[in-house]
Amino acid sequence: MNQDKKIPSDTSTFTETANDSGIKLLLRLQQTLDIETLIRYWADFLERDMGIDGFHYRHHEEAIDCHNGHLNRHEVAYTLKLDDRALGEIRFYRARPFSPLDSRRIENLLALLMHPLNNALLYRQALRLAHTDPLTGLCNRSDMDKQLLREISLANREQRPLSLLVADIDSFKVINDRYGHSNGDRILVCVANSLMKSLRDSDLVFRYGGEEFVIVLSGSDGCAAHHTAERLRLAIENLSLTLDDGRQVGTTISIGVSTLNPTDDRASLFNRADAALYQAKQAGRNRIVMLPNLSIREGQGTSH
Ligand SMILES: Nc1nc2c(ncn2[C@@H]2O[C@H](COP(=O)(O)OP(=O)(O)OP(=O)(O)O)[C@@H](O)[C@H]2O)c(=O)[nH]1
Repeated sequence: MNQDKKIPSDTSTFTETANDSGIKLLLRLQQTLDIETLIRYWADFLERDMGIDGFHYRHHEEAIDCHNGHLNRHEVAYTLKLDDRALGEIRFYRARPFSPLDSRRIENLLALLMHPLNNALLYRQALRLAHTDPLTGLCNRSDMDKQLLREISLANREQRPLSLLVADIDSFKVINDRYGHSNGDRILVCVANSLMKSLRDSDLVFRYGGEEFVIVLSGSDGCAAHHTAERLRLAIENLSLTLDDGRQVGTTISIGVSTLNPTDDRASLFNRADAALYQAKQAGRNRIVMLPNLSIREGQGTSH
């Protein structure tokens, strides 16, 4: 059996759930804002109550995909909506077929899940927005602070290298002054996209502020980091950026590179890359500098 249904959002119509176990379930669901935990609480109840063998919950936009138990032969599926807000899809599996009475029972219990699930999704979205730069869609500085701390402790524990790049668009003030702020924004977005495209999935990119980006390369030593920085520099140099009026312009970035050493903390690692970036700017821009003893730029000579 495979049914696909929509769940009504008004819990008050479901008198069947207004019993002790329903109230206990609802109270439990209200105790968490973590979606995976919430779904699991609810599915555990369903498993005990109806002998469900497994479930699968998905929410595409929020990239949530959680399942548990055995995805058995008979299946019933629901599209979850609350006041036109999509809350995802959920499927249940069982060896025995689902009767109309079973479906009604599931629907009654789903009605209890809707508001807690909506709250958990709103909370998750708020957290995501708090860590996202609205212009470029990249993670922002506050997220970087958190993630860099974690990456440094992982690198130290697993004894693997870690490098950090601070990349800054060259003479961005001139770009804004010459082409206007909205074109400046447009160029920021193109540069952010190009950086993302030129990196591996495991690399982390943040908009640190203004026209400055931070890239964390876990598993990369100084040599690999320099190689990556050069790839990024070239990618931006080769970008053709289209302005509001259709004109094509180009831009460049300068990059400071640092590699984690055993005495580093988050601030010292960042400050070394930032000092290297400053040197790259002083030396003429569109170049890469790595401190303390290696300063390299391919394309326009070497900076020391
Ligand atoms: N359009 C736009 N401009 C921004 C944004 N954030 C910062 N800026 C501008 O970026 C410019 C940065 O200028 P500066 O710090 O002088 O640096 P620069 O002109 O890039 O010079 P160098 O870094 O030395 O190459 C300023 O004009 C800021 O107003 C933004 O979100 N959008």
